[in-house]
Amino acid sequence: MPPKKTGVLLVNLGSPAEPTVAAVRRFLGEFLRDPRVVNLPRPLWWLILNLFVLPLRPRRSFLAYRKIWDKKGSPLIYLTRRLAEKIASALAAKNIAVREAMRYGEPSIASQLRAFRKAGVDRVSILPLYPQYSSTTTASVFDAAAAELMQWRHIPEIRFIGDYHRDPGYIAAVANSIRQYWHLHGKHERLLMSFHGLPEMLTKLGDPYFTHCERTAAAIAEQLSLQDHEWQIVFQSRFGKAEWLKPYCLDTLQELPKRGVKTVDIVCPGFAVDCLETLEEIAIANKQAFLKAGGSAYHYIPALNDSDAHADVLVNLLLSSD
Ligand SMILES: C=CC1=C(C)c2cc3[nH]c(cc4nc(cc5[nH]c(cc1n2)c(C)c5CCC(=O)O)C(CCC(=O)O)=C4C)c(C)c3C=C
Ligand SMILES: [Fe+2]
Ligand SMILES: [Fe+2]
Repeated sequence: MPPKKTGVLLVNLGSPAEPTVAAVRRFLGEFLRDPRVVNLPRPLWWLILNLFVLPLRPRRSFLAYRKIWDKKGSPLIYLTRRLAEKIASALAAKNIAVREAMRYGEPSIASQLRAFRKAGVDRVSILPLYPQYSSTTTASVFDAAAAELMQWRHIPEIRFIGDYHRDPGYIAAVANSIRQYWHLHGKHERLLMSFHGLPEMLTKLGDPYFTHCERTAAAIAEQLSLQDHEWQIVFQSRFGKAEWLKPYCLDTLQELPKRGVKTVDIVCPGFAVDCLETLEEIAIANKQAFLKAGGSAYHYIPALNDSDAHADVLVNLLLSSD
């Protein structure tokens, strides 16, 4: 028997193809039609999506995308690509092929699975770049891979990594990056650990995301030997009218100065690489809101991005067998 040939598929959320209203509308259309992302009854959601969300939101979102887009394109896409390239160099010696895919937009999960098939890969590890599992993100990656493989006669062996929020290497890498940031820029009164939000209802229905976020934040605080008053967890990027996980990031930032906390550091451990939600919402919009509410210093600590430390964490995760 010839040895198995392994491929690693790193999957991130995706971005529009370009920062224009039309491209953002196409991207949001694909994203928000996913029943994992919005769980309302289909006919009702179809009406809301087509009558209100898709005609209106892209006009606002594309301006936000313009602020973070650079010559290299969407940060989420090129940072994920560069991270994948680093992991590929590290795994080349073991004859493991590495590709990156986007759940929405390009390069798609289906196209990259087909590229593996063409290259003779018969064992695939799928690593969604979401440290904390959520049905809206992680499970949706699984759905997309399964939808493609349903059409294959000879499916590869599959390993699906559901989360890595408790991985000691990941926790240490985030804690080290905070420490290094403090070393260069000073430590401020409070560290906010901000995670992407989720409708609260999903937690009641069994989504473990909230627990995963709580555990991540507590483990990072412990590594940094922080006292309770020195840090807190918040949830950002609320979408729509339902109740989402609390405390809300923006509300917290607007209240802190009134309670005497005027300087903050903010880190987003749930985002493997920087993207619209960190670079625009956290580093620009929420900073303005905090300063307007009476804050005096606000420091965003970047994601692990394409750092060597991040590539090491994921290589170790991929090579571990449990
Ligand atoms: C119902 C809406 C949404 C849910 C649920 C949701 C969960 C969720 N999202 C991420 C990670 C990212 N989201 C990003 C952008 C983004 N998210 C939503 C909505 C929901 N997300 C929208 C509409 C958008 C697009 C921008 C906008 O119009 O506001 C991104 C950034 C993409 C980029 O191009 O940079 C990421 C990453 C997680 C981790 C998550 C649940 C845990
Ligand atoms: Fe999102
Ligand atoms: Fe947002």
